[in-house]
Amino acid sequence: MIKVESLEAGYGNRRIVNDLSFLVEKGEVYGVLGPNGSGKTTLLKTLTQALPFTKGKIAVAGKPIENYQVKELARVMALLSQHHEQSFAYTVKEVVAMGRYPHKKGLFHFSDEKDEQLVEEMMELMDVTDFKEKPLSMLSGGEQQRVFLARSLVQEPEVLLLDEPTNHLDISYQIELMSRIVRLAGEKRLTVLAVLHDVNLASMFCDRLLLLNDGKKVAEGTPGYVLKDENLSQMYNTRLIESTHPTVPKPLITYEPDHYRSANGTFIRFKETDAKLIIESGAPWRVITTRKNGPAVRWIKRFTFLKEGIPGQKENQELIFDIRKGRCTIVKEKHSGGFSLILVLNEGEVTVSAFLNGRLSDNGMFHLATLIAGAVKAAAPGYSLCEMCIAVTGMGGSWGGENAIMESARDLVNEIKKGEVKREDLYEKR
Ligand SMILES: Nc1ncnc2c1ncn2[C@@H]1O[C@H](COP(=O)(O)OP(=O)(O)OP(=O)(O)O)[C@@H](O)[C@H]1O
Repeated sequence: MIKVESLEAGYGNRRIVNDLSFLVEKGEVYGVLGPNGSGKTTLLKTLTQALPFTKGKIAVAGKPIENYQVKELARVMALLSQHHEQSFAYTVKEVVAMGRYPHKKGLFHFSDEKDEQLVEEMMELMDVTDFKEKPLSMLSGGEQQRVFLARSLVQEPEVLLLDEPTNHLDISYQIELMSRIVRLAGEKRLTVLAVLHDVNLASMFCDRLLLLNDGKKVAEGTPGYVLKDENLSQMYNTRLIESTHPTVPKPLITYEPDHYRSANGTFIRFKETDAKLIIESGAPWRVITTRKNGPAVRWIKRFTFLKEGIPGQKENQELIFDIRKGRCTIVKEKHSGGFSLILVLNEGEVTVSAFLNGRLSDNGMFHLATLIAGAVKAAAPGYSLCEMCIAVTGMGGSWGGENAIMESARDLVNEIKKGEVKREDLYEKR
């Protein structure tokens, strides 16, 4: 529906969009992401004929864009941007009706029955009928944006261009607006090209994304393919972290403020009395655990292994293990790589906790859990593994150090597997 080939565009001698090619299919929601000044608005300007391009080709609905008359292009393509100040004196209905202009001939035009019907229908669809006689200036930012979307839709476009349409909207209006747009793309086969700043909004609502930097394509594809740590961190020149959305199969992007990165504390402290062994840290660990009494991934500051007495009040960010009938043994510690493995035995059952001073992705944590489970099975065949906790500080080594950490873990696990940690060691009291 929109085909851009080897496009070059800019201002004067300054080239902003550089050798850019992409194709947006009919009914697709295509997002354009990029840092400030990367050329997103310049690209939109070339698509709307507001800026002539110097090289390459743009075709909309199969026809080169330069062959469109202005009004003809407006019948095919509508633009929803964030600036509409000139319309504030008009009523909602008047603003929506302005969208019919490209379908009218001559300087003066009057609404016909089809116009009236469409205006009413789109106001209904965008849920603004109740305000139709009010001046636009009396509406909230989110309500106004719905009015402008209704105006774009009475244009009956095949292509909808969006320029940061959710700017200034609160989160509920952002979700509402984008949900309406995605629904329209599905129901009316509307093709949508949206310039967005919010990476998560783009991830959640777009079928495919184009990452733009310095007017060039950095990556293109589904959000899952494109929104990778390395692409984003390089593009925005800041550390962004990709994780998995808990309920939607889309990536979730988050960031880490510097003051958290530099925060530190004692990685691990052991306090042992006759009643309990406490393992705690200066800063909370990110923990994956098989414990059922809470989320599988949580932040924990203290592990308490209860040897005697009854469990007291549980502290915030604390996991309590009852080992009154068993023992608690540290099988192996390896501090050189900032890695420490704690094995806790409880009668015939085995609880394994691995504590790590470093940065490990969720993938790395699960990988480590599998490695350790295998090693324990080999070293203590009589025991069935019942609980597993992997605790990671997120401090210390860099993210690039994940391979080094896994290497260190693998060495340790091999030592355990090869029996270099003797079975009796498992019972050795610390
Ligand atoms: N009318 C203009 N004349 C000259 N240079 C311009 C003009 N408009 C934009 N530029 C320059 O072109 C570059 C790209 O601007 P553009 O507005 O396309 O970026 P953008 O990706 O939309 O940025 P933002 O995210 O900040 O909106 C910028 O360096 C900008 O200064």
